[in-house]
This record gives sequence, structure tokens and C-alpha cells, in this order.
Amino acid sequence: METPVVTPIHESLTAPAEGLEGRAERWLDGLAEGLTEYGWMSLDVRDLLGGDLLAALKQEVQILDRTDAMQKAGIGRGNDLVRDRSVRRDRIAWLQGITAPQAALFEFFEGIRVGLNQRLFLGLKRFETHYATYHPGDFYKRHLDSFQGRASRVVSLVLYLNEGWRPEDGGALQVFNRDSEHEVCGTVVPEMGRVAVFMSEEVPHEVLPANRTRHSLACWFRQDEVPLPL
Ligand SMILES: O=C(O)CCC(=O)C(=O)O
Ligand SMILES: [Fe+2]
Repeated sequence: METPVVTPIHESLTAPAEGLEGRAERWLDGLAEGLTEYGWMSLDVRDLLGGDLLAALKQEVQILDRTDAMQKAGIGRGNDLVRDRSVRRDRIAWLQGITAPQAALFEFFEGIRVGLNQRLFLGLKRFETHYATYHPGDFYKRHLDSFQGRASRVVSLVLYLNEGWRPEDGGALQVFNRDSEHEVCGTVVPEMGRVAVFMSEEVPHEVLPANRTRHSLACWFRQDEVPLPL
């Protein structure tokens, strides 16, 4: 009698193609590892956010720019606000999350907030975000985004919205070593879909003078429930 041929069933063993959620989880794993090990990370979010959303965000900042809705940025907030043009020259507009692209972006940021809390136990309660435009000649000298012990801004994220950025366009983000503040440990080119993420209280950084209009979006994940001064 012949031995029956048993056909193995592969289908149920094959994992379903990794969806957006799986990719986002992997992306968050990499981000959490980078923040733990180096205090900062530069990553690409083009695939996660999609070209259409990035283009829509860029269009928003360009419209705000043309309508004079962008305000000269200060250092600190509320009564502490200082507009020191020798330190910082960009213009900003805070996002409310009410337009469709902003709502989609806020969903992405909320995923990062929850994902980092799960992985790093940071107790991030909320985030705040603004558009920024640097016109030719604008810069932001070396600084920290938060003062240690304030437990306000904990993680900073900058998303860049510029297609075809070339080295001669300037405006790179220089990241300094968290243990030796004059040592540059990384440079991030502000190209469309690229993000820089770093620990707000630890990592000094600087925006070099831009030679071309430079659009970005900055987001801070905060530990305080109600707004406290930086
Ligand atoms: O645009 C960047 O690359 C960084 C901006 C920044 O450091 C800030 O807004 O605090
Ligand atoms: Fe900053």
C-alpha cells in the first residue's frame, strides 16, 4: 500500500503582510532605542505619514506665511517671553488640530506619545506643536528646549517640509553631544519627511542660517497636564 501524500498547508503559517500598524510599532521601537542610547534620533516618516499629508501640511504653512499669520518667535512663553533676534529669528504659528491635515498629524503624534510612554515610561501627558518658517538669513542659536527639572517639555520632535534641500541651502539642524555641549554629534538636513527627535532637557541643538525659505513643524511632548512655563 502506498503511503498517502500529505500536502503541508502553508497558508495558515504565513504571517499577514505587515500593515501600517506593524510598521508604526517597529518605527516606535527604533525611536525608543535611539532616544535611550543617544538621546536623539533622525528618521524618515514619508512612508508612515504619506506624501499627500506632508504636501498638505506644507501648503498650510505656506498659506499662513503669505497671510502674515506667522508671528516672530520668542524664547520662553507668557510673561517670560523674550523676542531676542540675536538668538532666534524664525516665525511660528501654533496648530490647533482642527483642519483635516492637522487632525491626521495629531493622530500620529498621539501614537508617538502613547508609544513612547509604553516603551520608556516617560509619563507624557500631551503635546503642543507649531509651524516654523525660517526665511533666508534666519537661524536659531544653540539652546535646550527645556530647563532641567521643570518636567514640562520632555521630548522634542521636528518634522521638515522642504523638497530637494541641498547642502548650499544651509539651515541644517546641528545636534550637540549631551555630555559635551560644544561637540557636534549629528547634522540633520531639513528635507521633506525627515524628523529629528531628541530629549528636550538634554540635547543642545542649533539651526544654522538658512539660505532658502525653510518650513518645519516642531512638536513637544510634555509631562505637565496644565501648561506651565518652560
Ligand atoms: O527647526 C529645527 O531644526 C529646530 C527648531 C528648534 O530647535 C526649536 O524650535 O526649538
Ligand atoms: Fe529647539
